[in-house]
Amino acid sequence: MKNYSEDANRQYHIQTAEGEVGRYVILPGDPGRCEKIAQYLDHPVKIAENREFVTYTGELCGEKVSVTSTGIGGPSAAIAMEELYRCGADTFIRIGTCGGIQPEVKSGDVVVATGAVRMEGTSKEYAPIEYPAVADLNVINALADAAEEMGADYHTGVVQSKDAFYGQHEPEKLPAGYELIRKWEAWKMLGCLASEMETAALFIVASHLRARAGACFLVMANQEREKAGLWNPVAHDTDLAVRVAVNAVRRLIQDDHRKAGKKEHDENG
Ligand SMILES: O=P(O)(O)O[C@H]1O[C@H](CO)[C@@H](O)[C@H]1O
Ligand SMILES: O=c1cc[nH]c(=O)[nH]1
Repeated sequence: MKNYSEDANRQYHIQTAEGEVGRYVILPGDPGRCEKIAQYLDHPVKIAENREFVTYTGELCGEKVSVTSTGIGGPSAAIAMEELYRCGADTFIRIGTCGGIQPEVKSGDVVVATGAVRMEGTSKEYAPIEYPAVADLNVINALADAAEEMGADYHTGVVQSKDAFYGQHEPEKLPAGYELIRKWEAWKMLGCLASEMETAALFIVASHLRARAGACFLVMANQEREKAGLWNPVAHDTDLAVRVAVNAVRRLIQDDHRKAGKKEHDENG
């Protein structure tokens, strides 16, 4: 594929080169979260910064692991995943914030996505809408086991990915809000846990690339609990969800090492 970058070795948007990123990548939305996440890696180094894409690379369990911010929304998240994949990455964990939908999904809880509602535009340019946006089973298990081990109040299930943040929070003010309101009621009835903006695109791009992807979130608040007059403070500290993601990457690396060792053992008799 044509590379539009001034430096032909670097990816056009994220400005990383092959060899600079790990096979495993943690994907926050917010560039400001990258340095904090990188501090959980051994020997973290800032590799690149361009637009909303900031990349650090370090190590976990002796394997190269990177952190790259995706910015807000499917278009930039898909670009980050595509370009990281071209640099050698194949395992991705998004760590983001979300708003709870079900009443039991409370501020400060962690949500692990098993799948995502494709109510955004990017994934539709990759796959017909009938194709589901699902996480990789090993990544889901690693995230759930990590959340369990860390004593987090966590939930596993489907999240909703949308394009308009204010369409979630103030649909009654938007000309096409009637459709958003009716669909929100459907997601609620279907047991959708939370709302955010990048996961469906990431899961669909990962399916296309045959890469592994998963996602976990800090629940910031829950507008349904607010409406019902229930306890609903706003949580801002993403540290627990970040540590769940880092712990999950460690588990995936250890699992991959085990499988590689077994394969070598089987091949050598
Ligand atoms: O916390 P991050 O990863 O940015 O994720 C959530 O926060 C942003 C909206 O405020 C959207 O990107 C949404 O998906
Ligand atoms: O309510 C929320 C919180 C974070 N991100 C969203 O998209 N919605």
